[in-house]
Amino acid sequence: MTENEMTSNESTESTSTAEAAASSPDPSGDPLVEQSIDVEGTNETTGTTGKPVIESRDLNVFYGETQALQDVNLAIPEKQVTAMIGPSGCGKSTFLRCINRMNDLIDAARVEGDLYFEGKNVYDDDVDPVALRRRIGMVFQHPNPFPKSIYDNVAYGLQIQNQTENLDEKVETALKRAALWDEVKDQLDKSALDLSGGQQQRLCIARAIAVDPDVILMDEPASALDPIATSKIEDLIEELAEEYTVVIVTHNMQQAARISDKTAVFLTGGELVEFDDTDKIFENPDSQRVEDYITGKFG
Ligand SMILES: Nc1ncnc2c1ncn2[C@@H]1O[C@H](COP(=O)(O)OP(=O)(O)OP(=O)(O)O)[C@@H](O)[C@H]1O
Repeated sequence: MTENEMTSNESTESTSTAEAAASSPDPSGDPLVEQSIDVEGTNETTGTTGKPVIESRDLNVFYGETQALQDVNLAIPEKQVTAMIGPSGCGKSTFLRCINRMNDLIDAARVEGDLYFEGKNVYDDDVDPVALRRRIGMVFQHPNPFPKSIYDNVAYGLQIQNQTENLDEKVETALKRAALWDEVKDQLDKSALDLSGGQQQRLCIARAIAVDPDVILMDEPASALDPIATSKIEDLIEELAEEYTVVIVTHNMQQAARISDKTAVFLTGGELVEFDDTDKIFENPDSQRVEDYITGKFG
């Protein structure tokens, strides 16, 4: 999908929150942003190496009087797994929802600052959040398949986009990528609600990737699953990062350490305290507060 498609005017939801937040110029003409995205080296402001695909600049989010994120500057690299960790209420989910503008759906939410996806501020007036979410898919904590067949769950997004050519093949490919095909190939007409929780979550991942997004956001995708189902999801996430940029919120520090390349540590008050290679965060963080959190001294 091109940027033009992302900015089509066919939005099906209110953009009032976005209009309030979209105060900065298009970054393509903003020398500050051009300087900030150093494709080969390390970004001085946000600490990321490699090509950033998502970049927040002084991002602040409020729910009414409550400030959930404070001046967050973070650049997320392409085709890697980036984990967001931190104690409850520190703003991890809020940050994730900013990326594909899911916070637009929360009346009390107000976003200030900038969030760029491939160099385009997603809070610009001309961005259609529905088109944006086709490129930035999301998987939630509790598996939420539609009350339809396994096949229809995966085909749905393609059908509403009129991408029905070779539909069977596309459904099969998505189910294979989500490591579910072998378990469901003989029962595609069965209700998705009859699958186990872990299978339902992999079906939701298949549904998200069927429309071929660039980024997959995952909000605690394994927290409702048993250890075996969790292990399958973790393996799958690592495989997905070969093709997609994956951003995952998790409460499980071992999980972050196992599967992510980069880790962002948010602490109370919505502050991004440290962002670095996952090994560095878990073995030798710069911040004493991060070390205390990682070692269980608080949080
Ligand atoms: N819809 C909402 N309305 C009002 N306040 C909200 C809403 N969503 C989140 N908040 C508040 O914003 C802050 C950050 O919440 P958020 O859910 O982003 O944190 P989190 O780190 O993901 O937490 P958890 O790990 O418990 O899921 C919290 O103080 C929370 O109470």
